[in-house]
Amino acid sequence: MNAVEARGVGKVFASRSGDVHALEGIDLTVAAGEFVSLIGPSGCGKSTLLRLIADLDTPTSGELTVFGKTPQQAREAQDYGIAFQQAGLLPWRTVTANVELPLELHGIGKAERATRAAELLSLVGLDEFAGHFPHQLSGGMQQRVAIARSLAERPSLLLMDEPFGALDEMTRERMQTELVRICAESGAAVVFVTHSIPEAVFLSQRVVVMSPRPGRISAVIPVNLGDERGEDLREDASFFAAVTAVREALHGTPVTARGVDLR
Ligand SMILES: Nc1ncnc2c1ncn2[C@@H]1O[C@H](COP(=O)(O)OP(=O)(O)OP(=O)(O)O)[C@@H](O)[C@H]1O
Repeated sequence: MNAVEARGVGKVFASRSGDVHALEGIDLTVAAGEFVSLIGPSGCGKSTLLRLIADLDTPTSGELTVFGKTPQQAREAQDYGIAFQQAGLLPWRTVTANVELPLELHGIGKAERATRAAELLSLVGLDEFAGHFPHQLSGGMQQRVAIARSLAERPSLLLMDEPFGALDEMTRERMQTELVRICAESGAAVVFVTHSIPEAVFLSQRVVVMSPRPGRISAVIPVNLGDERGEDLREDASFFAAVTAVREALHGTPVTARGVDLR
């Protein structure tokens, strides 16, 4: 069963100044356990596509299923977790209480919540901060709490919209490495929106390149870098080759043809 299947999905926003064709004819399949990134210029509809999958909005055309269900059914079945650019933690709740929130909302008992939260905090390397409040954590740590929270209900799909966008480069790379590990351990499929080509390449099995107005998929680049994605990979020729392939797809013309030396 595929995690996501989009067939001819379109989204038109009606506005006072006229219709905005945010997405048109989106065909995309994300397999169970697969990591797919969406990349493209600002306004090409990446967030809109993610929001449609998350049932935060509805398509105006086409068909969209999540594990064979409508996005609404998938949301009700808690098939996916969501993490956005802002960690969105509740400042008055401790780290543990933030991670437990979705479980609490779904009536999971106290003991089970505590066990699960401890397990997740260990997964994201924050066991020692369980009793801290969000303002006592760095931005990267807050993001890790948000990721732990998004995994609370063991979703088979994670929807992430620039979750590392606000982090410094070093923290960002560390978080990417951790996310690869967390995904391998949890087996979740991921749809990941980013503006960073190296980030998309490092994380993904496939990079979906989008073009704007209306947002369409212009290329899908398979990234064959294997499952072992350690820090060394960032300096590997295969990594640079994949970055170049995505960059060329994004710009629509081979970068080499424009005189840029990539060696
Ligand atoms: N609620 C809305 N009402 C009207 N237009 C909208 C709405 N949401 C998005 N849009 C428009 O749809 C288009 C796609 O927006 P979207 O946020 O999906 O792009 P994006 O690729 O995620 O951009 P960015 O990289 O800047 O975050 C844009 O032109 C945007 O102005």
